[in-house]
Amino acid sequence: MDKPVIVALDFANEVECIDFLDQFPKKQSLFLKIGLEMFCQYGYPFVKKLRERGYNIFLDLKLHDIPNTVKRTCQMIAKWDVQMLTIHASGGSKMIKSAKEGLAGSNTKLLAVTQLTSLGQVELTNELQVTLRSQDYVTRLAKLAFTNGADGVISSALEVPMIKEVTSESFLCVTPGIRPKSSKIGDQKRVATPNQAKKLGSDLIVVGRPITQAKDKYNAYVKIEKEWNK
Ligand SMILES: O=c1ccn([C@@H]2O[C@H](COP(=O)(O)O)[C@@H](O)[C@H]2O)c(=O)[nH]1
Repeated sequence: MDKPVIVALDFANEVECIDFLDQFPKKQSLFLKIGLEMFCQYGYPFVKKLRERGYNIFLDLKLHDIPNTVKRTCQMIAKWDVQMLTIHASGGSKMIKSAKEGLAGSNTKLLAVTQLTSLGQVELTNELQVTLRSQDYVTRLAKLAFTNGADGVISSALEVPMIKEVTSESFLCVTPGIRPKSSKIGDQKRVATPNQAKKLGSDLIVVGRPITQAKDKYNAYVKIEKEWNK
């Protein structure tokens, strides 16, 4: 069976977003990522609306707070019937465990963001003063997420083989920073094409602007989905 491409719904408002979704055939099953831009404007009613339309939802809130706050927030989100939720792995072991406890009883997969795909080695070293090589930093955070109960991580596709090696083959690697050959890279740093992501073993890819800002958005989606599944 074909693996879905998760589409990042980063739009200025709901009208633009619904107009985008209406460009897909009615029967098309879609996996959609709701991020901070839409969630901060429309909150849970928007999530509910998209679930009621039958879409699978990846709620990308990248929670990062003290364990008690994260746990209580996850307890609320657990009732929303979303497929995936993000936290930051750098919140530490207790925060990751608390997030997982908060989601107990739900089917929501917990994914921990390792190093944002918009950060390269230069930012890691010069701005964050992290002395590790980027790939070591990513695998360290992935291990932390794995040992504390997360279901998977968010990383660049480039790091997937290393992550699977230090965790488990079944530990989910969901990878944004996907750019087909002709696309603009924009603010992303650690990027891969859909085909590279497939070869590197990504479980799911996340694609935003190469689809949402394309002239023919449905066609852009279909092309990426084909490259990802070929
Ligand atoms: O490390 C990360 C974590 C999350 N994202 C999110 O994925 C999409 C990517 O959108 P593009 O337009 O394809 O760049 C976006 O919503 C980010 O918030 C990420 O890029 N990197």
